[in-house]
Amino acid sequence: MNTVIQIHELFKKYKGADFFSVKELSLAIQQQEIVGLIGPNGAGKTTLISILCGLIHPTSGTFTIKGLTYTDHALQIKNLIGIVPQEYALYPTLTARENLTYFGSLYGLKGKNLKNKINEYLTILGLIHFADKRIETFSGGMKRRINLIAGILHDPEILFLDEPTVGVDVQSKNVIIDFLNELNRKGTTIIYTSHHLAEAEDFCTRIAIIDEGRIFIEGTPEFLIQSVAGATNLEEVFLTLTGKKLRDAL
Ligand SMILES: Nc1ncnc2c1ncn2[C@@H]1O[C@H](COP(=O)(O)OP(=O)(O)OP(=O)(O)O)[C@@H](O)[C@H]1O
Repeated sequence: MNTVIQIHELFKKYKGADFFSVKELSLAIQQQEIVGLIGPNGAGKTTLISILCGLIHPTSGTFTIKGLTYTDHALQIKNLIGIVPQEYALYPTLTARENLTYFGSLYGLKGKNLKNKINEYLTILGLIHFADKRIETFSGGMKRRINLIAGILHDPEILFLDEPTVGVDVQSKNVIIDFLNELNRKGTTIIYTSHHLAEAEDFCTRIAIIDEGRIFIEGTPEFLIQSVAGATNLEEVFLTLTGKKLRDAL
């Protein structure tokens, strides 16, 4: 097996906080896996992804991406990974094409190569006819798809997605998931967070259920369902393990 991400006893406490958002978290992710990080609000999923993407520092613990650390190889890692954040990272008054040209240029892409890639992805994701319209005129589902393209123009080997299908209709969701499956089939390792448990059950090759910063259990969706007596789907596993009370994170 080819380990692409190795996490060892990661802890994160935000400045001024009196609790850890990530606690003693260890996990190994293999090439071409689709790993779902599933957990209630405030469980620590975004914090974990932000650490792995080099956006924030862990308080303690170590991790490597393809054997590399940010301390020594930040630039190489930047080229290996793609990030699709929860919040739209798009400029509303620019067109879809202008936004994507800007994001591509951040990775050193330019000219015909960049233009062709933008056209290819806009076509696959059903947006080519909206290429020259301003983002502010787009629906939520269209913005999510542009946000996704912005994160993958440089063909990352490892893709991090924070709730890529939140707030979109079923058509946009299906287009996004089909597209991600195709990227994965070609070799991309995917780490994603979601609150759609049925989607995660179908989409992920492995799932880690996270609560209060810790991994409760991880394994294939089938393994998780078999591990909890009486559970027939991931939602039942999730509710059994994380409880049914509301979680409101600040
Ligand atoms: N910048 C920050 N400063 C202080 N505390 C933070 C910060 N970001 C997150 N937290 C806290 O860390 C904990 C984990 O938050 P995080 O956003 O990682 O959870 P999450 O699992 O992604 O939640 P959600 O499903 O709601 O997106 C929460 O208690 C949150 O309030």
